[in-house]
Amino acid sequence: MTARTVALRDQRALLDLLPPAAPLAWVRRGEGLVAWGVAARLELPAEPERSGIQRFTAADEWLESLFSTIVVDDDVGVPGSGPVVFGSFTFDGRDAGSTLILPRVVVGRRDGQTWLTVVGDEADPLPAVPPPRPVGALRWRPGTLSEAEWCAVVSQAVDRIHTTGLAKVVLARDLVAEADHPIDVRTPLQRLAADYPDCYVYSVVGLTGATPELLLRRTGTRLESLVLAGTAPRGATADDDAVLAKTLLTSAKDVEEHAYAVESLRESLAPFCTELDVPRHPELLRLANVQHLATPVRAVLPAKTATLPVLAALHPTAAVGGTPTRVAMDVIGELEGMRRDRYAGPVGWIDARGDGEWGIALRCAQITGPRARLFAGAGIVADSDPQAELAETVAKFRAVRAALTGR
Ligand SMILES: C=C(O[C@@H]1C=C(C(=O)O)C=C[C@H]1O)C(=O)O
Repeated sequence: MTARTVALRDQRALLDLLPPAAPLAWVRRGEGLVAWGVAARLELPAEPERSGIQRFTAADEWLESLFSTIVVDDDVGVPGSGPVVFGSFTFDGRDAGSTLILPRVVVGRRDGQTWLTVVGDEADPLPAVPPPRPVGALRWRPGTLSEAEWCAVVSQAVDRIHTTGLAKVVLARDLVAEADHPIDVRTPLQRLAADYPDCYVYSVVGLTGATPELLLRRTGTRLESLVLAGTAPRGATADDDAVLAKTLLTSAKDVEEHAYAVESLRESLAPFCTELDVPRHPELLRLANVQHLATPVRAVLPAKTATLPVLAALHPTAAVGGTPTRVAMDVIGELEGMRRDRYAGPVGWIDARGDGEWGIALRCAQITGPRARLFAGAGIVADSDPQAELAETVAKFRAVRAALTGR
């Protein structure tokens, strides 16, 4: 197999290049990667343990052997040029469906430079595409648990925190929308990119969203991560917004919730790194629907470190699992009552050098034909209030909800 990368003069927006069928995307502020077609694909089965890492190990072996068989001709030579694999992993080892795809065509943009990578022969790598089709009318159905049931589950989790060694657990819920015809994934993608410029807008095998949370970016030996946990609504006025921000930054509950996520990342990353820089205090990240406590982490890896084992070690951070991790995973399995599938798992891309970007699949929906299953969760700690956590999930649902309804 050959992969040829050439510079491209095309200045069109990356998302405008995507064909309607099975688009792949990872885009932020107009840069990133869009891709389509399948040159190779790996879908991983369920593994025996919730906290298992077999899917990451199997993916790593597959990637190594795949990239070693590709003859690369790359005129561009930046992260994301040459052959690239998109991936999305399940949150829970016991869920099947983690998938890796080597697309036939990739268009990338970085620092204003655009390129095209074609794997194998493609007569027309950049076909004219129809405009995204409107989603049309949607019928909304409650998810696995009703709002009242979910609040009861949050109360149970708070009890566990008071009576057992559990310190924090992230509980999620789902919501289902049904359209009259198959949903064109490009429609919510475009809308998410417009509404959430600070987020990574992604789609991999129908899992489509805009995540603010970067699990890891690898560029050579440098690693970056953005830990999020602790959430407040946006205010209706600038004054309101400033008060909510100040309350968030000084809230003992949110700062504690955030600290668990930072510590879990630090502990999992430290064994791999020669340098690790974790700021002592979180900063504020403002998005259209919510604001978060955020800690940007930087690290340096020894040159020969493979990327997927690092990803496997980082997942799940306490931003989406909890503390202690294994106890939290069991509580999630017991109380949530649903399968997360690929929600809250790593999603992103990797190239043949091991460079890549992986986010946590949040603020997303699994779009399959006419159906969209939306997910949102919230971190529960000792003084969580179920109604406030419910409101937080409603605010988080708003991103994909608005992207689907156009309102
Ligand atoms: C779990 C989600 O978000 C995570 C939980 C957060 C919190 O509890 O404050 C904040 C950001 C994310 O790490 C989600 O969006 O579904």
